[in-house]
Amino acid sequence: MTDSAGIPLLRAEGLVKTHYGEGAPAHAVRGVDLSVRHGEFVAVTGPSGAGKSTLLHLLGGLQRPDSGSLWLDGECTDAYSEARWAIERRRRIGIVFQFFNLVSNLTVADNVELPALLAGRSARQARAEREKLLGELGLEGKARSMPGELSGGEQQRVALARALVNQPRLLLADEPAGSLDSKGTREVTRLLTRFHQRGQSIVLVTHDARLASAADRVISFFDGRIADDAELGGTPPRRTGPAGVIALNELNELKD
Ligand SMILES: Nc1ncnc2c1ncn2[C@@H]1O[C@H](COP(=O)(O)OP(=O)(O)OP(=O)(O)O)[C@@H](O)[C@H]1O
Repeated sequence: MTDSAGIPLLRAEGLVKTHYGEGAPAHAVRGVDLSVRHGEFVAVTGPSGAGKSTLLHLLGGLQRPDSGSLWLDGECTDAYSEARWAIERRRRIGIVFQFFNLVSNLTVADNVELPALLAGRSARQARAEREKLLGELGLEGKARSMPGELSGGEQQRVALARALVNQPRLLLADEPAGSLDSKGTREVTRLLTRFHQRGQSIVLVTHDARLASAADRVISFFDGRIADDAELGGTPPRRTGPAGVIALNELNELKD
């Protein structure tokens, strides 16, 4: 699905990113072209070090590409300043990470309301949206708790509420079940599926085959490039991708 003008939600062309650290440069993203439609749920899978997180960070403006261009809703982001990216993330992009990144000295309610207030919503609007989301996520009784008092699964649900409080057009999720047990993983899978069914566009990075199977399109990332890009749901041809790339037929079998 695209919007009425047929413009994809996200379009990347020729994205390249190299990290320069202590050792040899890491060529994390080596030239990625990608388009994500409105309402799509895309999973990016691949072996450790393939560059998946770097790609997600580029898509959310958390890191800048060395070259290439990125469009959000048809608008080129290449000239965005850091401040402009921060505003766009508040308004249009929600992000969840593996380790939740909640503010430890704020209550659950304040963690969820904060991005809404920063985006200029009134206290009343922020509270209403927070109450709605915490209710949907089964956390209504936890509003006054501190993050440290919650289980990992609960903290990730708070992080999801925080990411969705401004009703972003795009949700980016980087290994959202990476630090959870199998129950927590099932919970995150169920919630992402539910939000997607309501129209939420999602780009998810995951190692977890069950979580990836909730998506309707799976991109296999290998050595900084897209090795495979396929819709789930039909009966795809058996593929023999590079080592560590989840087989698409396996993902289809996991799908409900
Ligand atoms: N800030 C950084 N500084 C230096 N090198 C980095 C940095 N971030 C990532 N890298 C390197 O870039 C490459 C890709 O890393 P990235 O985290 O994007 O891969 P990944 O596929 O998400 O891996 P994983 O599944 O293990 O999280 C790796 O070689 C990594 O060591």
